[in-house]
Amino acid sequence: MAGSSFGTIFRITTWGESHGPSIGVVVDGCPAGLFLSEEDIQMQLNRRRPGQSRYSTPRNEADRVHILSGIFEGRTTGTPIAMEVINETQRSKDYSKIANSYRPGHADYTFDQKYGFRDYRGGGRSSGRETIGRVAGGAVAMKLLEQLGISITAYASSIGPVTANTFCPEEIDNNPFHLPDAKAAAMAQEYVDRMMEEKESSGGVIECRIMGVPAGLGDPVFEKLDANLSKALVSIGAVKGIEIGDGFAAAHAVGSENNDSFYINEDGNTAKKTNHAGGILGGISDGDTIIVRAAVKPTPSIFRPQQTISRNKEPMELTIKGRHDPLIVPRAVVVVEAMCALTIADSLLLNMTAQMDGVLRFYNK
Ligand SMILES: Cc1cc2nc3c(=O)[nH]c(=O)nc-3n(C[C@H](O)[C@H](O)[C@H](O)COP(=O)(O)O)c2cc1C
Ligand SMILES: C=C(O[C@@H]1CC(C(=O)O)=C[C@@H](OP(=O)(O)O)[C@H]1O)C(=O)O
Repeated sequence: MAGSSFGTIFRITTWGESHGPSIGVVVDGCPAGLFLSEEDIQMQLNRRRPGQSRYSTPRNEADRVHILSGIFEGRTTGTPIAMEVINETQRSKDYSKIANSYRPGHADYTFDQKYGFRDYRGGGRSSGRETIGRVAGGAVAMKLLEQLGISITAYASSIGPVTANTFCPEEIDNNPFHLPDAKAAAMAQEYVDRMMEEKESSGGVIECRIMGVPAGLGDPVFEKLDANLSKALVSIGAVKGIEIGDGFAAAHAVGSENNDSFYINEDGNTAKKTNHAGGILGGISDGDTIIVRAAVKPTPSIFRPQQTISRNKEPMELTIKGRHDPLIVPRAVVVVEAMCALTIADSLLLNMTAQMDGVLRFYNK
C-alpha cells in the first residue's frame, strides 16, 4: 500500500495502529535459506520495547513477536515473512480529550487534513509504535548482513545540550540514553530529570556507524546510498535532520580540509587518511565506515498546558494525558540501526541485479 512500504527488492510493509489489536510487518524479497528464529527478532524488539526505564513511556508492552509465515525448519523460504505483535495495554479512553483537538507538534492536524478523520487513540498510524515493524524487518536484514561481515551500531551522540566527547563502545548500553560517554550520560540525566520536572520533553542526535560495507555499493544518481539512507531515517517519526560524514560542518570547511586523501595501506589496499565523506562518494560506498547522524526533535506530547485549536477551529487550552516518552532518542537508537540495515540489504540486492556479475553468477559463469 502506498506510503506503508520501504525498499525496492528487500522491502518492508508495516501495518497496524498504536491502539489497534496488533501491529507488525511483512518483509518481501528476503532471499531463501537464511537462518532466522523468533529469538533473532525478539532480541531487537526488546531493545525498542517501551517501559524499560523512567526515561521511556510508562506504556509497558511486552512486544512479543509471532512469525506467521516465510520460515520453514528455521530458514527463510524466500516468500513473504509476516510478523505480528499483539497490543496489550492500549487504555484508549485516556485519549478521549484529544479526539476533538490537535496536539501541537504531532501528526493530528495534518493527518486530519489529508484524510478528513483520524484514529485519535494515541498516535494511531503516526505513533512511534509503528517502529515495531521497522525493527522486526530490520532484524531480518541484520541477519543477512551478519553473514557478509557487515555490522551496524547506533548510539546517542547528544541529548539536549549535552554532547558525548568520548566514544567508549562498552558505555553505550550502560546508561539509559545510550551515550558512549559516562560523563555525558551523568550530565544528560541531570538535564532530562530537570526537563521532566518542568513537564518538558528533550531531543538529541543519534549517530550510526555501518562497518564492513565494501567499496562499490549504491548508485551514481537517484538511488544514491546517501540519499536512500537519508530517506530511511527521515521516515522515522520525530527525525528532523540528517548528516552524512561531516554533514553540515563540511559547509564551513575548505576543500583541502574536507577531501579525504587516498593511499595504499600496508595490506596493499586502497584506504583514506580521513573520513570526512562518511564512507560515501558520488552515491557509492568507498569502503570506509559509513557514518550517518539523525537529529531527533523533542517529544511533541508534553504535559504542560498548551494553546491549540479544536477540530471546529476554536482556540483552546490543551493538557495532554496519556503515556509518553520524555525523550525519543534512546528508544529510536535501535530503529535507526534497523532502517540502516534495511537500506544496506536492499542496496546489496539492487547492486546484484544491476550488474552482469550478478546475472553470470546465477549461471555459475
Ligand atoms: C520510538 C518513538 C517513540 C515516540 N514516542 C512518542 C511519544 O511517546 N509521544 C509523542 O507525542 N510522540 C512520540 N514519538 C514521535 C511522534 O511519533 C512523531 O513526532 C509524530 O508522528 C509526528 O511526526 P514528525 O515528528 O515526524 O513530524 C515517538 C517516535 C518514535 C520514533
Ligand atoms: C507505546 C509506544 O510508544 C508510544 C509512542 C507514541 C507516539 O505518539 O509516537 C505515543 C505513546 O503511545 P500512544 O500511541 O498510546 O499514545 C507512546 O507510548 C511504543 O513505541 O511502543
